[in-house]
Amino acid sequence: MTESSTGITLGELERRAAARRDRPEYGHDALITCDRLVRIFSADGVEVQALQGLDLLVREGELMALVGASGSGKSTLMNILAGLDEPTAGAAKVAGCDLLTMGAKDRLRYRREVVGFVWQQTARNLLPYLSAAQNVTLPMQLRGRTKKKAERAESLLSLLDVSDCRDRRPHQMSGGQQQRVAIAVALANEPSVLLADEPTGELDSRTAEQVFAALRTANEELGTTTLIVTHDQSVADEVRRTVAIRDGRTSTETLKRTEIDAATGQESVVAREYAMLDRAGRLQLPADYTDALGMRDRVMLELEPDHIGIWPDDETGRLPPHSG
Ligand SMILES: Nc1ncnc2c1ncn2[C@@H]1O[C@H](COP(=O)(O)OP(=O)(O)OP(=O)(O)O)[C@@H](O)[C@H]1O
Repeated sequence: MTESSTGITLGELERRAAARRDRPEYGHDALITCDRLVRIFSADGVEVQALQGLDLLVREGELMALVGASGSGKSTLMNILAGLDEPTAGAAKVAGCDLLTMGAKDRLRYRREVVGFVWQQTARNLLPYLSAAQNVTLPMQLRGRTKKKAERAESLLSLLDVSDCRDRRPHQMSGGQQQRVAIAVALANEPSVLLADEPTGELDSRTAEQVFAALRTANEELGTTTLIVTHDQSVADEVRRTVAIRDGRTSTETLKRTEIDAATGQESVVAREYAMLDRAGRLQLPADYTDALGMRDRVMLELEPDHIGIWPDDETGRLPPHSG
């Protein structure tokens, strides 16, 4: 067996290359895949990079939130996933549809059948001159569905606890009721994905909770994969997975798990925050961590059997603990 200058045999290099080849494709088991997604806007000769290589995977049946400050790129991402805008580079797939290569006809079918949306502005979700039931029935009519439209509208309104609004027009409903009817409209054609862009932005916190509860019910009862985008950090209490977006990239992720105490058998919900490691191996360290240890420009790394240690660059040239 030939041996390279690093002591690795040719056989070992071939084995590693084969393992890389056989590795499943990124996002192979996800319903939504964003792979190094880039969106650049050009206005008056100035370029704005709204998305800067964003990676995101959402599995089928998940209910998750995407949070971020104003200008972080949330709406840009949402418009791409809704099929209303096209990315500049990277890849985006939803339920097997490629959002970069899709033609105009497929894009229309995608918007009508694959995704449902709820927008922040209640007026954008419902037609003012139709009743709640008629608003829910309309997408089914547009799709050419002939049977059981009224029954489906009725059962969706009941699931979202707004049956009593059946015959009311939007101006005869509260903001929270309008958003729950909007969720029913978005679900009318049984979409694979429900996208909600700041669905509680115009509501007070109690009403917002009811709308989040309606989104949770829809996700649990119908299994619809749901992505909620908001600048409201309190959404993390409402969902199991919250991904934070910063400067056009995903930065941290918080997962909530139910854990059972081995001694007492008592259940508790534990939230843990993770940093995101992108596909190029880049890790964004939280600013409060790096500031606390005065880390800047360079850090020292050490591989341990079960973790990687990171130390501030020490000008005295001291080596990290454990190193020879
Ligand atoms: N059509 C556009 N033309 C030029 N720049 C744009 C356009 N749309 C968005 N941007 C810029 O891209 C960046 C991301 O904007 P985006 O609207 O996605 O952020 P956001 O997180 O949704 O913010 P907000 O919560 O305020 O809606 C911002 O700097 C914004 O100014």
